[in-house]
Amino acid sequence: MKAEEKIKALREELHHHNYLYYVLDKPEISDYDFDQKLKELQKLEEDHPEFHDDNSPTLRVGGAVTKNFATVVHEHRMYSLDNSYSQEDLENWEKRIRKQVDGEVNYTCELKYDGASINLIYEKGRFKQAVTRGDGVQGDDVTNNVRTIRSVPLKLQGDYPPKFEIGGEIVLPYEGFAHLNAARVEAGEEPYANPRNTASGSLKLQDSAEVARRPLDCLLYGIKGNNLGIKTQFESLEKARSWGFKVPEEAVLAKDLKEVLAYINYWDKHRHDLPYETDGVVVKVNDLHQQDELGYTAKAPRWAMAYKFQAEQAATKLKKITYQVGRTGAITPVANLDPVQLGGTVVKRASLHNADQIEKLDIREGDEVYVEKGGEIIPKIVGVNFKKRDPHSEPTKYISRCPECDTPLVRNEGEAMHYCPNFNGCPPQIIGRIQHFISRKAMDIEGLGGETVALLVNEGLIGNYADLYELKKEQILPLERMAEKSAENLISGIQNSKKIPFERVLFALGIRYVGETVAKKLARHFKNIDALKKASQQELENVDEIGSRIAESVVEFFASEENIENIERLKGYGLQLEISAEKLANQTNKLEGQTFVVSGVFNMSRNELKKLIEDNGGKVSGSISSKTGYVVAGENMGPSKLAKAEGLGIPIINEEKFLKMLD
Ligand SMILES: NC(=O)c1ccc[n+]([C@@H]2O[C@H](COP(=O)([O-])OP(=O)(O)OC[C@H]3O[C@@H](n4cnc5c(N)ncnc54)[C@H](O)[C@@H]3O)[C@@H](O)[C@H]2O)c1
Ligand SMILES: [Zn+2]
Repeated sequence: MKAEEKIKALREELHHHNYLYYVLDKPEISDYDFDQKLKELQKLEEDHPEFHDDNSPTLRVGGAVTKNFATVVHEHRMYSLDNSYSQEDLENWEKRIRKQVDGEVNYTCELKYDGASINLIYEKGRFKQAVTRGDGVQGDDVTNNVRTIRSVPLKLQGDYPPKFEIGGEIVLPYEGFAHLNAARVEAGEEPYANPRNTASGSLKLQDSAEVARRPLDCLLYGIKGNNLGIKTQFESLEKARSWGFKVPEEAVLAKDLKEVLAYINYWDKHRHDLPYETDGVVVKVNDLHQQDELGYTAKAPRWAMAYKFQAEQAATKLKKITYQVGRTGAITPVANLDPVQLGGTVVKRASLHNADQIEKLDIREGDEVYVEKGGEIIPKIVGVNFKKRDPHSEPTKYISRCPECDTPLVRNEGEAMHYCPNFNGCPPQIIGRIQHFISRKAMDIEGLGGETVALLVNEGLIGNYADLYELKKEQILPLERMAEKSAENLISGIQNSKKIPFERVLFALGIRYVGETVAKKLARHFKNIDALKKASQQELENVDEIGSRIAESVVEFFASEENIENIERLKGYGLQLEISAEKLANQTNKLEGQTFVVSGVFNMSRNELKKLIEDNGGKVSGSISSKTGYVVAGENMGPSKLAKAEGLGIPIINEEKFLKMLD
């Protein structure tokens, strides 16, 4: 290919990947591959300046603004960072700096937090606005979403300047990410791929109440403004910290490149001890005067350089692909590997996600594969060393039957996962479903654990959750490690669960896609199991926030005779299969179809107020938009919310007026 064509093709390709990464939060290639392509383009452009283009991905910040939020033009442009991968890269950078500035040069070394770039604006010590980086010139106004993040101070302390901006990164710490994914798996949904894209996707959610549920964190690193009286980068970090911002303590002042390299080496080894993901170190010229002298390129400051850690990868042999069946019947392919050291642990297994992934990467048993450890709970396979492939190997044929019960698998249109449809006859599904049924957030059966459930099923004492209620002490006493006392506890735990309210029973049934929140919504709307059972796909979809996927799954659940029979039995045993009369008395549909935003301080607690809205059929949202019906305003309502509501002409009512609506 001629250089010009190659350059054009690479630009196209990189534009496309930027879009997938920044706008859709669904990258299709690894960051490493992306960076390699970008470097290739950079090299070609250097060799062929005649094909210069201002819009080249090498010269522009990669993001974009979306249509879902108000667009804000940045007062101070937001930049990306130049990347380096070696000591030599850094030495060359230092030489360039020395040519341009006089005197001694010190550096601030910070960690490079891997999340979504954000700019926060403060006036008179109060949080005013949060804007994404976007394309660097303009970004999305995500103020309402960012306001829900606990570590973003709404009010500052100390000697803050009257007006300034501060740049930072919104991250999702590993622990929160793991919780979030566990809940998704629980609800039968596909887990998120990595913390970075999840953090970035969270900022773009429409419902800030949902954002508030995500354990996001905001780490700050760059103050911008006029006449702030700050002389160095390191001082600005200390200042920001004293005003109440979360500025990680790992940052250090380095007097020369040698100290910079020591910092890099240390964190390359220890970064896994941090609670959040980092992908490198950022080295910044410390003196702000010198920074000014150095200035910016089209894409990045000349006074800063990112040093990227090598993505932690290892090559090893894929011995065998096995398949796991989850409680919802979802099939997960698992790569069984020759054990290999990676990021401080020995890795033997890795996730292959689904059939598409295997096909896309053309992964085969016997291949040498590359394993990577990102934020995922288990490592993943990112590629194959085709040079080492056995020429006689054949493409992987995905299984067509369930490895546990031999039932032909199904794959619904538009879904990535295969499922075993043998809902009531497939052992891991039976055990998994009963384990879910007894779990804390569902029926919370004390005295019964997951292993005992498996034992009871394997011994043929139970075959579904309804059978639990017929268990007799004499039947379980002979089981291994079962004493008189524990058998009694188990039986009384089961009896006590009959008091658990309807919404949790509904969640416990283990209908695919019906997690805790959906179960609550369905219980509220249909009031009892018989009404839900009779609901058509359309009726279900008419319920607020119930989409076609959930509706379909509910209809499918009640189409099974076995499920109906189980439910009739549960009814017979006295479980709560309708909303209690007491609860029902407090519920109306007076606010049906109305969305409320609650802001400020009230006589009753905010949670009580929100519950009142929901109990009367209304919906609570965290952010004001044209869809908001009313803003219920208490004392000290946020000024920006007030302005926004007034701007959109949304009625603002006080607590008293709101209570009148319920009379
Ligand atoms: N896989 C794909 O398809 C794909 C597509 C596009 C981009 N990418 C990846 O995204 C990255 C490029 O994104 P980018 O332009 O945001 O650059 P970047 O993430 O490499 O670096 C710039 C950003 O680092 C952040 N940052 C974190 N800690 C910082 C600190 N202490 N000081 C200053 N800034 C800090 C800032 O938000 C800044 O905007 C690359 O790693 C690239 O591989 C991947
Ligand atoms: Zn099966």
